[in-house]
Amino acid sequence: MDQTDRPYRSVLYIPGSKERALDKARSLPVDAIIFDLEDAVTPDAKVEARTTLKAALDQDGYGGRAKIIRINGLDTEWGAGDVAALKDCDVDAFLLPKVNSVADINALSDLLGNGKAIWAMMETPLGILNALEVAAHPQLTGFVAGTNDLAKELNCRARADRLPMMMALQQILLAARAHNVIAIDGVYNQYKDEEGLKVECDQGRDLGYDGKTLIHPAQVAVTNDAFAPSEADIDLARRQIAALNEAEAAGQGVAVVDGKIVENLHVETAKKLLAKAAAIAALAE
Ligand SMILES: CC(C)(COP(=O)(O)OP(=O)(O)OC[C@H]1O[C@@H](n2cnc3c(N)ncnc32)[C@H](O)[C@@H]1OP(=O)(O)O)[C@@H](O)C(=O)NCCC(=O)NCCSC(=O)C[C@H](O)C(=O)O
Ligand SMILES: [Mg+2]
Repeated sequence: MDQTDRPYRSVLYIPGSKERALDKARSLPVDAIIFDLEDAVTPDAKVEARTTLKAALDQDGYGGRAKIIRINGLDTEWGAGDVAALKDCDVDAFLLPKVNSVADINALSDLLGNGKAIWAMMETPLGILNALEVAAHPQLTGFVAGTNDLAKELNCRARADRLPMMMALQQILLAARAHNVIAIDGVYNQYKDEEGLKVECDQGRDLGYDGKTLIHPAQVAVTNDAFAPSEADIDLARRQIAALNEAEAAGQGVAVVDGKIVENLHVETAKKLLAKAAAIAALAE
């Protein structure tokens, strides 16, 4: 299975210092968890958070959810210590904040020394401009848009349509798709505003993102729904595959479904969509 076929609809940040939240996540229907040591943990709690997080990961119980640790930046007093304390944990990737260039990924790769997958927070102007070279790094498997830091760095206004950061969001996605990297959209800060979240999820999905990062359990259901293929999508995909099979059997290279042409490339997309739906169903079992 292509790594981008794995569901990453809902990717929940959990403060690595909060035992209660670490425990609660074991029962939440999220596709992935980012165990955070960076922004969600105050400076005075950062060293102890490593021990709290390691104990939670050793105990496990997170099932089929992808597990990602967000360490502190390597230019901070905690980054290297985070790696030393947690590099042998059974997780799917290490997420590096504020990546500016591929040199940052190389530095983390050297510290890890075990070839583990690396994800990058895309949230600085330099990082966005260098997204293509970052995505090409052989250990790099995921991008996360850091829309709060990005807004701060760009000095842009927080608009509901995210127009001021649209170019950055698209550049992240272009680089990700060029190198088969997972692309996760940024957080929606008003975590009690379900309607606003739905609008932003739909926008991220329309752009092509695989899922969205979340800060609160109340955001999970809306997000899972927005990034999953709908029943109508699944039905259309099945009909497209069947129609092209039939057309090919009759010596035709093109079929028509619901008044629109269906060629091989559409069938490839349809098969990918069905694979994602199956992967989501398998995760729920
Ligand atoms: C936002 C919060 C501070 C709200 O906390 P709180 O008021 O405690 O929430 P509730 O009382 O509504 O919580 C209800 C129960 O849910 C659990 N909970 C809350 N949040 C989480 C979570 N993220 N994961 C798992 N479980 C969670 C509570 O423990 C309650 O459980 P129970 O008592 O058993 O009922 C809080 O939600 C929070 O801290 N969220 C995470 C914030 C965070 O991670 N921030 C950093 C990531 S965002 C970022 O850095 C963006 C990026 O870098 C950028 O630049 O954009
Ligand atoms: Mg950030």
